[in-house]
Amino acid sequence: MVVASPPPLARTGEKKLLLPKLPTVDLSGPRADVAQQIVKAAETMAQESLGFFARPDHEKKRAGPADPFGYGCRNIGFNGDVGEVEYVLLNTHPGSIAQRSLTINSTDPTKFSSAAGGYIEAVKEVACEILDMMAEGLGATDAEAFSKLIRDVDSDSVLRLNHYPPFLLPSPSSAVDHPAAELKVGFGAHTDPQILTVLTSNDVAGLQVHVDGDVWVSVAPDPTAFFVNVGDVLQAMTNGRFVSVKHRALNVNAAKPRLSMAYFAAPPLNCTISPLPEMVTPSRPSLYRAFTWAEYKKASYSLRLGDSRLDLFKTQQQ
Ligand SMILES: O=C(O)CCC(=O)C(=O)O
Ligand SMILES: [Fe+2]
Repeated sequence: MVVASPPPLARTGEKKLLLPKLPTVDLSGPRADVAQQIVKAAETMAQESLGFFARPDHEKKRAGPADPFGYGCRNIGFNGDVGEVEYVLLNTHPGSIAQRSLTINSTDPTKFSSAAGGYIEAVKEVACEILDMMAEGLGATDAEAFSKLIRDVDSDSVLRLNHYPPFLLPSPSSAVDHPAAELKVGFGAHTDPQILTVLTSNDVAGLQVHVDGDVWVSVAPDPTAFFVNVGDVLQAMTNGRFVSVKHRALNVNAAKPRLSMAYFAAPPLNCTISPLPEMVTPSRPSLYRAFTWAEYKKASYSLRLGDSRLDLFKTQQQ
């Protein structure tokens, strides 16, 4: 059972804000009902996001600049990465959402904070369920070895809303199959640093994953599906049994903007990450040294989007 987060007041302390009652998603109910609730939460969030991105630039800028939280346009991170994308990065704590909503929807901030809060609760449960199944499949002694980090009140999980403006080619064929020169990169190639990413998008194509042989495979858009990425931290915790997936988002030839919503499930900042003991054997010694999530984030911020940060944390023997 997922319940609304208890504190009625924002935690950030800058202003006392009354937090809206969050819609809840009960994952213990009949499967079909649960699925409906999750879809509803995602649809409401998508509507609110599209509403924000449709506002004039000067209004959107009030929710920025991304520091890293808030509204950003074209600039991704702090090291010169750019793309044909505008986005909002949200800290998932209710207090932070309430505060940010004041600039995202100044006429009705609780509409945005309620949609975001409801969606975050729903998608967090989806992430935790998947992580518990992964832990079980890997034979981890602690079945909640991964999900407990996400459920921790201090989890550093974030939600990013990405909006890719429409891009029309002179000829109306699908740009996903066009030569590279005709494609615009929305979000350049990278792996997600956190534990797990749960991503949804509207019905516009753009997401691609990198597979062996240096091939990019397009992921067919499906607004009714979640796309799940293993993040760098999960790669470290599983001692490389799961590999974080390199992916990118292209702006394709579509009359419609693409919207994606990515929930990045992350541990608390002070959490020490190291391979689970069960993943380390004499024939498979530890590939990564222990590090804190704060250390890892700092390394990520100092590098370019496409750089391989996990390499910095490899053990000496390799
Ligand atoms: O828009 C997408 O489909 C992918 C976005 C992404 O990879 C990200 O936000 O990390
Ligand atoms: Fe990503």
